[in-house]
Amino acid sequence: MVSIHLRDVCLDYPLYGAYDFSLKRRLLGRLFRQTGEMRTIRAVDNISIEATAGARIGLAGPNGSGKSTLLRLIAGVFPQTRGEVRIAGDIVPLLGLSAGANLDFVAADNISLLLRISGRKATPAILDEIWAFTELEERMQRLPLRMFSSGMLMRVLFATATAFPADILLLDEWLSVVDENFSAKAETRLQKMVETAAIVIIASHDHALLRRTCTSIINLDHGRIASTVSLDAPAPHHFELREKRA
Ligand SMILES: Nc1ncnc2c1ncn2[C@@H]1O[C@H](COP(=O)(O)OP(=O)(O)OP(=O)(O)O)[C@@H](O)[C@H]1O
Repeated sequence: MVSIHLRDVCLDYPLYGAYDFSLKRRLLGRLFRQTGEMRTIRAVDNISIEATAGARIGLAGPNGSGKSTLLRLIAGVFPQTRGEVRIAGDIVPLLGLSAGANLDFVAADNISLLLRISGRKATPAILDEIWAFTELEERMQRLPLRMFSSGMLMRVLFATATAFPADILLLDEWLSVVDENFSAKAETRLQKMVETAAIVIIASHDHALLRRTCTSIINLDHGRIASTVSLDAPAPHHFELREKRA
């Protein structure tokens, strides 16, 4: 059964100050017996969340309140510093879309690699299907991603990330780079994924979007849960995901 269980979870980022952690500084510190204590910043502070199939959770809160970090923790990008994390189900994280891509590799190899990282087999049929979705010229498959415009790159990465349905869908980054034609197509695919995923978690500053889409909204503040608001379950046709552009 698809579920998310977080109990008293904390995540500390190490703070690598260029000065504090230079080799010279560390060697001198050791010589003069300074404590080599690592400075950290607590981005997720004692968070507990239980979610089962049907949950649509919105993460709200000011800049730096921990929304993205919490999504990355659930996606397994960062391990928790302490607490318990149990996730059951296939996760599709639409976070930083370019995470995991290697710009020096050609597009086709990147797609295969990203599929393999997410535990999927990159068969020729799947690769063809993904490329068809991008609507890019055939020959571009053999070009390194470094040569792609940001919109083209977004097409490739979005088409790859959304090629398979998700049990758990994590959304943090919106499609602001792509042109209008692709944006509409991408939004349709995203809406379908939101409707079919068992659990969806969306981080956003757009409260209207969260109210339209979610069954509960968790307000974060300094990495902690400040409040949780339960909402009526939204009707499927109310999944309108377009986010207000700044
Ligand atoms: N890679 C990192 N290394 C160190 N600290 C980080 C890193 N990423 C985020 N932080 C810190 O962790 C805290 C939470 O950041 P996070 O990006 O999760 O917030 P957010 O709520 O998603 O913010 P925003 O609304 O601006 O996207 C902030 O204090 C931020 O400075």
